[in-house]
Amino acid sequence: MTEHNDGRAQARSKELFAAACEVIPGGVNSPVRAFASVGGQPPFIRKATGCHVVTEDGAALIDYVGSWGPALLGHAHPEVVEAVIKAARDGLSFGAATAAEVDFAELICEFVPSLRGGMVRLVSSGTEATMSALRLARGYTGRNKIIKCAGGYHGHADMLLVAAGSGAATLNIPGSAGVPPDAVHDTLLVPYNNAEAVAELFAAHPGEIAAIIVEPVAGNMGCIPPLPGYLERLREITRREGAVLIFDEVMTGFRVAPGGAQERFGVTPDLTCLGKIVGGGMPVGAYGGPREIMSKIAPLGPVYQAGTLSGNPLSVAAGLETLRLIKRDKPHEALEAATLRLTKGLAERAAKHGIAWTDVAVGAMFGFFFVAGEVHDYEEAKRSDLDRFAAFHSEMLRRGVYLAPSQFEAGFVSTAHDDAAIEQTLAAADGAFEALAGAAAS
Ligand SMILES: Cc1ncc(COP(=O)(O)O)c(C=O)c1O
Ligand SMILES: NCC(=O)CCC(=O)O
Repeated sequence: MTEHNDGRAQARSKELFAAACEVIPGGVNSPVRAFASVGGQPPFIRKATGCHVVTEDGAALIDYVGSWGPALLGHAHPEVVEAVIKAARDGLSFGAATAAEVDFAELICEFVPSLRGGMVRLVSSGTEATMSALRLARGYTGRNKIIKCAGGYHGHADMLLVAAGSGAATLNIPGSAGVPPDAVHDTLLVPYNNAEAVAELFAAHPGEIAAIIVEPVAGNMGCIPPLPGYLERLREITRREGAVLIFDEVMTGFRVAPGGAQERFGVTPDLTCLGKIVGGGMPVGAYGGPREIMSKIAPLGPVYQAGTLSGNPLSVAAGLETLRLIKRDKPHEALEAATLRLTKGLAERAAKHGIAWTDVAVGAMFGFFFVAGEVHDYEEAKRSDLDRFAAFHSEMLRRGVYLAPSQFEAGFVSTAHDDAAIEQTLAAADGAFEALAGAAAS
């Protein structure tokens, strides 16, 4: 078993972290990577293959972070790597149209129900996808106000850094400094899983709300599934009010089903935002919808959106190969079975050690809270015992399992997580829960 947190074993990561802190704010290039809420310090990753990340200290950790979602097919999938190498030989970037991006756009539109017969625009991150989709929704409707959920995270555009989940929740900066009040003046908030709160906002601001943006399965306040009827009700309300329903499927796209949450739950939004898996580990985001709305984007229409590296050939090669492999291998049934084996096994072991626990699995996405009973929104997620989460996180890491270092994140299973990896994870959890129960008793 990998004793990652053994002082000696972390020596190189410690050295690197000290050096990183001198030249990179907080030593990390994205705040979620810091171990701010779980204590300790981040392991530095040398390489990753399959379901493992290998640290600079030589530990091979079973990875449920999956690069924060993209690694559905496991790390360094040989066919994806080969596609990128082949593309690289032909040039790294042209800033011009390519044949591969047409194939890619066609395949994305084939996968995602709301894009069938519609159009998709490639960008370079999930942040760009949501930011652009909201600009488009505002341009299309001629309205300014938008609705988001408390604890929802849609990237770091100014207007969306209000009650933001993920790292903003972890670090307790849900409304960021540096965002002018005017930038968020038109951002309205509702609790997740509460469609009536949405209806009330439309009643209070008739004809003013351009769009609601929602993670159809919340993944940035921990993992919280939609209550039955919630997404359907959002669809009804937005249709009635002439507003744009935006599903932020940056995390759920290609993960909770091949066609994302909209396929899984049978609710079709107007606009869909994609990221993470769509790039197969390379920087890609995308947003799309029906021709009528998408034709408002420049150069067809008046809504401006651009990008030097949009449709970058290496990114397109990785994304295209990833989607082709999903289409060829149809991994979602097996992914879901593996995810359920994991969450059921965790629940059994938590119960065995008398630990209050609730878990969620949707497709290949999962989460857990240290609280008894279901969690429906961000306020309820915050009731989880965060000290216990921190202790569990470091006990698991010590036993060779790498989980996202925050209660307000989701976990990701890949096709590379085989029975042995899941069993090893459950054995680690047994030990971790035992340590937690022992600490509580003493
Ligand atoms: C649901 C959701 N939307 C948007 C984003 C932003 O994507 P990116 O980090 O690629 O900018 C993320 C994750 O970061 C996300 O989980
Ligand atoms: N769930 C939150 C993210 O995926 C964020 C990743 C990052 O900003 O590094």
